Amino acid sequence: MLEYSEKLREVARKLLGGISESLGLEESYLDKDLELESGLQIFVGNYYPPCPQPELTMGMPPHSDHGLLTLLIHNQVGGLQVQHQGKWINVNALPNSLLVNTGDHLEIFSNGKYKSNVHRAVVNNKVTRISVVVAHGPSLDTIVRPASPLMEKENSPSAYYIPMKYKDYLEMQQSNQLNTKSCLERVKIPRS
Ligand SMILES: O=C(O)CCC(=O)C(=O)O
Ligand SMILES: [Fe+2]
Repeated sequence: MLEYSEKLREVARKLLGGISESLGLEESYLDKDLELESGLQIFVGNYYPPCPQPELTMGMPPHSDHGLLTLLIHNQVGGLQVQHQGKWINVNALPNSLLVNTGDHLEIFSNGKYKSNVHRAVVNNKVTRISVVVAHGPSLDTIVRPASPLMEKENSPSAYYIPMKYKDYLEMQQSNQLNTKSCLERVKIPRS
């Protein structure tokens, strides 16, 4: 478990280095700014038993994840769906692969360039589905805000998200029902 979490943290930090570069920043900028060395990892195990009437229920309602990147593995039973252009797309993971979801704090940090993706889990009437989900965020006391060099670069000083401590965002999310991007909406500043 410890080894798995350490390896996953390495993968997440590597991917976030590439994302940092894709935003025109130094590879290490995001890592340093959001203190990923002591970043929070949250493990969630989801167990979805077969359901006699799967069309009447939902394994997990539509939501976006908190944090930067969520890495997910499952037992090769379909069920995860991602919202794309208003439609639900089945995610059929290849064996031995990690699924990566972008989280709300990546959207905030990138000032909206990366969007956190909305996803849900549906159930079926035949087999049990299991997923193991590890969310990767900054350290708990980090205040997440749009990266300042991004705004300077674009000559547009508008930040579209209110700065907030990661810990406070987590508390807000945990005290509400999962509902698409309703938490992120609360820290969004409308574009004029
Ligand atoms: O079980 C899944 O595939 C999705 C789970 C999920 O989205 C979550 O735990 O945040
Ligand atoms: Fe999720």
